[in-house]
Amino acid sequence: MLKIGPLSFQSRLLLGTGKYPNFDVQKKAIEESETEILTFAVRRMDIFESSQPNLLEKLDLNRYSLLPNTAGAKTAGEAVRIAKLAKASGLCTMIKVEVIGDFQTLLPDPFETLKACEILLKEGFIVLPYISDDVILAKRLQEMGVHAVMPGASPIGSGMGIVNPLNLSLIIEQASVPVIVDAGIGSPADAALAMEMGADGVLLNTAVSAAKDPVRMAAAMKLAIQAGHLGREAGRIPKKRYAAASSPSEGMSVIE
Ligand SMILES: CC(=O)[C@@H](O)[C@H](O)COP(=O)(O)O
Repeated sequence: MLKIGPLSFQSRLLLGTGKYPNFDVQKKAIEESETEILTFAVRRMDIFESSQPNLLEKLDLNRYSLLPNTAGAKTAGEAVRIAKLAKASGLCTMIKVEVIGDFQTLLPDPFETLKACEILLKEGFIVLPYISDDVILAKRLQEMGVHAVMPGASPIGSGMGIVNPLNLSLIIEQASVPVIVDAGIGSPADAALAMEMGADGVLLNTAVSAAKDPVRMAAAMKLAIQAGHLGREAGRIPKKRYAAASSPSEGMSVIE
């Protein structure tokens, strides 16, 4: 079970809803993934204009928990405004705080993210900040009371996978709230590795929506996350420098 604040989920895959070739593929991929949490950028939805195309229009929204994100915000103030808009439109219980500090790398601004989280926690939101793999920032946010931390594996949409496994493992080791690896996942192997390292969940979008076959990739990601989590719980063997025979020969007579 993935527990985020008062909410519990069977699936540990959080899926983005953008950049699919069309809404039918989006719907099939989401169903195949068996995700229970969908994320989307509030600024991409014309939430108060029903005549506009809606990114989520094909989906049965009763089946999912929604995790709107504040993408597009450059300051804490903008992020808070977007979060309040999402809440006012009935779109959210949780909010993914995304305050971008640089539009080439799309890396998050740690100072503005911290400020936005402080305000949104006081406003009663379930707060999930998207952060760089910064160990101390993750710690400060936890102390402040966020409900999960979401360190990036690598820049959004880059598909580079986990570029700093050391920092990610340090964040996981000291976590008192769920760690959801968010952004940069490129392949099922990346997602499985995040889970094997002890992450509680993975949020991804591009690796599925831009895959040659998004529906099959959604299935692959689901299985990879399950496998990684199961492997973590089963406990991997330690790595050794030298060989250790798989069939012990001790106590056996040698055939000449
Ligand atoms: C949809 C969403 O929230 C993205 O901003 C997220 O960070 C996913 O990143 P990838 O597209 O790299 O998976």
